[in-house]
Amino acid sequence: MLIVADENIPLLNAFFGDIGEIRRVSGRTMSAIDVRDADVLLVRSVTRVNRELLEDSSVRFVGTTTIGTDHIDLGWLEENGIRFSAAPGCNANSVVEYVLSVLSLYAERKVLNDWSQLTVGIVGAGNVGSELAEKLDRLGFSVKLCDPPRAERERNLTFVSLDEVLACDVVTLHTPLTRDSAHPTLQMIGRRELDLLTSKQLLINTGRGEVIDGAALSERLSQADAPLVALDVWEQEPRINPELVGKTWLATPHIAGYSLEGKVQGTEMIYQAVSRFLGLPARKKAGQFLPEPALSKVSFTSAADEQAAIRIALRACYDPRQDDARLRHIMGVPASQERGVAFDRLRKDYPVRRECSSLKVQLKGTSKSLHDSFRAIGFKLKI
Ligand SMILES: NC(=O)c1ccc[n+]([C@@H]2O[C@H](COP(=O)([O-])OP(=O)(O)OC[C@H]3O[C@@H](n4cnc5c(N)ncnc54)[C@H](O)[C@@H]3O)[C@@H](O)[C@H]2O)c1
Ligand SMILES: O=C(O)[C@H](O)[C@H](O)COP(=O)(O)O
Repeated sequence: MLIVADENIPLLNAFFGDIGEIRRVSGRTMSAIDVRDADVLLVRSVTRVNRELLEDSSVRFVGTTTIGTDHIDLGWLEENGIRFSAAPGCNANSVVEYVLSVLSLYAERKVLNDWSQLTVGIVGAGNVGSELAEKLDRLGFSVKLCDPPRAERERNLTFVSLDEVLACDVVTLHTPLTRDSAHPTLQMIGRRELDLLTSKQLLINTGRGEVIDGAALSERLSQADAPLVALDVWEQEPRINPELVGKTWLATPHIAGYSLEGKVQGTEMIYQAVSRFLGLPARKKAGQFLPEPALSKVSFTSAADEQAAIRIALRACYDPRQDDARLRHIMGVPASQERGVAFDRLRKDYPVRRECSSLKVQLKGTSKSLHDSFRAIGFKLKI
């Protein structure tokens, strides 16, 4: 059994070492020659999986350790009897924590006494969008959801239109990239939608870069009343547009889902799918491979300001400004191809980032509302 895998998938040996021989290759440059004699192919989002890659191969199963599947020609795999599995939801919580951290920075920038004064509009209420909505709701935010496919399927009247969501203080995009669906998302946020936003609003995109029309966004961001934007995903990764980076408030190299928990869960989900495909038992669990976190405990006393305590704990786990600084730094590389290599390197050498559930928050004499807020975010409490 030969398993060809993107070298950036963590714990390949631990999960797949006793299933077959593993050949590690660069996901970005993976070619038909690399996969010709493989039985199983494991990829991340940077490999285009299509006829060109697989036509002359012996691959019978393809797994992607990601949520997104826009890099896979699902129709061609089905027509050719190749089994496929993605890892839905694997890094959803990581993306949610990214957005919460961005919100905490935005509230601070706006000098708000209470971050939950912000209204938040979520486009795409799947695993990420609905987990975010649930946490924000528990934290006291007012949330609006736009998801036409779900609204139609579920005949649910609580979903609102895209324009209604675009009137919220913060608009955050969590849709897949689709071209041929009933509600395609390719360039869903174009000139018209960007014109509806004002300098009093923040637009966050952690879905896929192509969901926003990049040229229209760049033009809009040159205008005086432009919204702030926080972008994690970009058109034409890894060769992203440095001019657009320069116009953003926060810019990160497609790492919203890069918590260690998220990545390892992605590997575990595909390990389970491969095991099912091969009729093997699947006893290994992501949790058994997670190391002790570098920071394990923070304490707050009755003197703590509630909003500050939440900010401190959230950013102790994840502060997007560090990723922003790293991305801006490589935008100084003059040649586009080398900048692309540097973008991929930022992602390959990403520092270990742990989720809030890895941090124990000790609270002494603090209010019940602070306990509830910490719980809502996902911290472990010690009272
Ligand atoms: N930046 C990152 O690191 C990162 C990490 C994980 C996922 N993602 C991206 O986020 C996307 C969403 O993740 P998820 O786990 O929530 O996926 P999901 O499939 O669970 O949910 C997507 C939701 O979007 C909705 N949707 C589809 N078309 C829409 C449209 N035109 N308007 C509004 N809603 C629409 C769907 O009905 C669905 O409910 C993924 O497809 C992936 O591209 C990015
Ligand atoms: O779709 C996803 O799961 C995310 O976009 C994922 O974090 C992408 O990471 P990559 O596969 O590019 O390393």
